[in-house]
Amino acid sequence: MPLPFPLKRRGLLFVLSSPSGAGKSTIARLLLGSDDGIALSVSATTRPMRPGEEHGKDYFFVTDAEFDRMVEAGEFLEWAHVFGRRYGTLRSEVMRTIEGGQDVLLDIDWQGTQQLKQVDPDIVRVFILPPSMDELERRLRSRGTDSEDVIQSRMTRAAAEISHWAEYDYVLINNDVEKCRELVHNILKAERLKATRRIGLHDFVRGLIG
Ligand SMILES: Nc1ncnc2c1ncn2[C@@H]1O[C@H](COP(=O)(O)OP(=O)(O)OP(=O)(O)O)[C@@H](O)[C@H]1O
Ligand SMILES: Nc1nc2c(ncn2[C@@H]2O[C@H](COP(=O)(O)O)[C@@H](O)[C@H]2O)c(=O)[nH]1
Repeated sequence: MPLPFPLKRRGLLFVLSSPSGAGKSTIARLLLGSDDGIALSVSATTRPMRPGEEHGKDYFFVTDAEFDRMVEAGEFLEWAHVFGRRYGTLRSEVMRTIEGGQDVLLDIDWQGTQQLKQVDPDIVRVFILPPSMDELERRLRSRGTDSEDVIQSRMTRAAAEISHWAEYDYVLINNDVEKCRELVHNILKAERLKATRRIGLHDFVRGLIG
């Protein structure tokens, strides 16, 4: 019998969560630039577009009515209310990517992560912590994309979000963005090896040693 090589596996769902402003989108962007095997899940949201954002690249910006229709039609793998708006992961896009063997990076909150864990117990969950709450606020301001009200409401929610840290497989402190990207990349590479072992290695070793 020919050996099943290279070992084929379904893509992984790789989740990054953090309080708003801790740096997960920055790390996600750097990771996508340094790894060909992972694609970003572009969510739908009812929040307004920020300066510099693009429809279809950062989010699919939809109206409340359109979001209702998508929920009704079962188009989301998960969705949640976050900071008074709704955000959801598009089922068709994610499924097409993982069935094709590519991993998917999801920048979603703890509520969505809990829902995805029910759908796929093999998801990999990484939580990013800021070095301090003062630094978190400084980063939210330095981004220069949100009004004072939005910054205050995100800081008010930050402690509640951080309280979910222990539900994650890995927890990192984002002191240095490049070091944090490297750690996240190392986690991704190790988890790929684990997934290959889970799916194909028994048959492969049987083929090797008879
Ligand atoms: N290690 C770091 N040191 C200093 N600044 C950082 C670091 N990591 C990220 N930043 C900056 O902090 C700001 C917030 O980062 P980012 O937008 O990636 O946060 P986020 O967690 O994705 O927020 P949100 O949940 O609101 O999307 C950005 O201006 C980013 O450049
Ligand atoms: N449960 C989900 N959470 C999501 C999704 N897309 C983004 N998010 C989270 O929302 C907040 C705010 O994001 P922002 O872009 O408005 O700053 C952040 O924590 C994201 O991780 C999603 O599809 N589902």
